[in-house]
Amino acid sequence: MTIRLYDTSARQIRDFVPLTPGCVSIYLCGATVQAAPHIGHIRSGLNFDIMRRWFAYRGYDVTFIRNVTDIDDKIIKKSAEQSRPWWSIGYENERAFNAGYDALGCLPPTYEPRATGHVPEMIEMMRGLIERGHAYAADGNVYFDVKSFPGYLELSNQDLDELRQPAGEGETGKRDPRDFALWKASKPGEPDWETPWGRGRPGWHLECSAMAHKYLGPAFDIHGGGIDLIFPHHENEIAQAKAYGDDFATYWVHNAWVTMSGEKMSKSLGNSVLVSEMVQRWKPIVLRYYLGTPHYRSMIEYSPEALDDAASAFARITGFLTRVCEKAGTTVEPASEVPLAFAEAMDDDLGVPQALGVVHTTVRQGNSALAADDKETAIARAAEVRAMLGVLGLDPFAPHWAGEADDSDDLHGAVDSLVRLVLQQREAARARKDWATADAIRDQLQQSGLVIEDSPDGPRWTLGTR
Ligand SMILES: Nc1ncnc2c1ncn2[C@@H]1O[C@H](COP(=O)(O)OP(=O)(O)OP(=O)(O)O)[C@@H](O)[C@H]1O
Ligand SMILES: [Zn+2]
Repeated sequence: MTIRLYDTSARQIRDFVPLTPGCVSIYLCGATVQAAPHIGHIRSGLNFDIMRRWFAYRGYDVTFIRNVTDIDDKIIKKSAEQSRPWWSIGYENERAFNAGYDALGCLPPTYEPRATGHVPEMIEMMRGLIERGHAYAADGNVYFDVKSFPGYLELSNQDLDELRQPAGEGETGKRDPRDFALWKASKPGEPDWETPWGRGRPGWHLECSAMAHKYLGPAFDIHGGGIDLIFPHHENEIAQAKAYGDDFATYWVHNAWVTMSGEKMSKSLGNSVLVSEMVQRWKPIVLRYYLGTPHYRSMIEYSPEALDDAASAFARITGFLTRVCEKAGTTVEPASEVPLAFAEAMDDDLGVPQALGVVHTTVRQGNSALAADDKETAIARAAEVRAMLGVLGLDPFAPHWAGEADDSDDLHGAVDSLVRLVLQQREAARARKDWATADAIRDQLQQSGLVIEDSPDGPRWTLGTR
């Protein structure tokens, strides 16, 4: 078996050959913590969560680094607008990201470095780049000299002669408008750090090269991120790292977007749906199924209807597992191995849609066995389904999802009928002007933790803790 991955830099699917046999090192560009995560952000984390789980299943020792960019223009702007320290805004959103990753069952990274904790490493890298003639200081900024690095733009397959880059705000002293900032001179009142070239703050690209170097060394296996990062971010990371002397990443893997009306879901475009809102409407495991099962290189056009479809598809799988467990009189444990067809699909550039096809086929076979009263076959199929779902982080009986595989939908329906019955009695009491009884019923419902709201369609209830 060989895992194969689409490598953006080679523009083709390549066999994965690790730098160190049996080990895989992955660096993923994580969140810029200027706002709470939308489902596009979490899709990126989730795609790489599935990747690392698959490597682990194949016996690799995985080192997975996902950084946090905790300083940037938007964080500074918000800090000024809200008269709050920049670090409290970053940390609040970092926690929201972690809550989102966790809600969707993404395993924690091996380490999650924050950019501002790595200024000495960035200074070291800038010093090396200046010494080797690849960078220069000007007006308190430090720029990378793009013409000094012959491999520049190979990842995105662009021609430097064609490249037009407008200078960013405050980017004075550039020798070439296409040079990019490694370090930005600070403006009064902004957070800054001391360097040999003046006080300032890191450029986004430098952070990642420095953190990847620190935690994964000068050469590592896979660098990931969304396709929007190919240029300029990853192109600039490569330039910095290679010009510094690192071999950097062997494979470049990029996830496609969650889109709305064909456009990237994005905080700045205002077309984003937050993870925190989504998990109120759909079970987190359903959201994981929805975001994690299309191929990582296919766009996902967000639609609530598609989420409903995902919920139905997933319910067919969990329904089968529940029926088999009832038949077996016990929980069916996962098989020790996944079926060959599933493994082949995953090896082939993480072909989750094909792998999921194997899950659904296995469910159908298991359902036929149940219908034929063939308990043994049904149990065997259920064990395979659990093993496959486990690799995708979707096993409803796994501890992370405890309680999700239960009959909560049925329970909700039963409670709903009971509450409606009680509310009818309250309405009847009000109709006969028996206010004492009506109030007593409302108080008792409240004491049970239910919140009753009057809506145009009649009274509605929710659990007070939601
Ligand atoms: N709509 C999306 N679909 C898939 N991945 C996304 C989407 N938006 C961002 N990402 C990815 O999430 C990771 C973290 O992104 P980052 O915090 O830099 O946000 P961003 O791209 O600036 O988002 P926004 O455009 O919403 O401000 C990156 O790898 C990025 O490519
Ligand atoms: Zn990065």
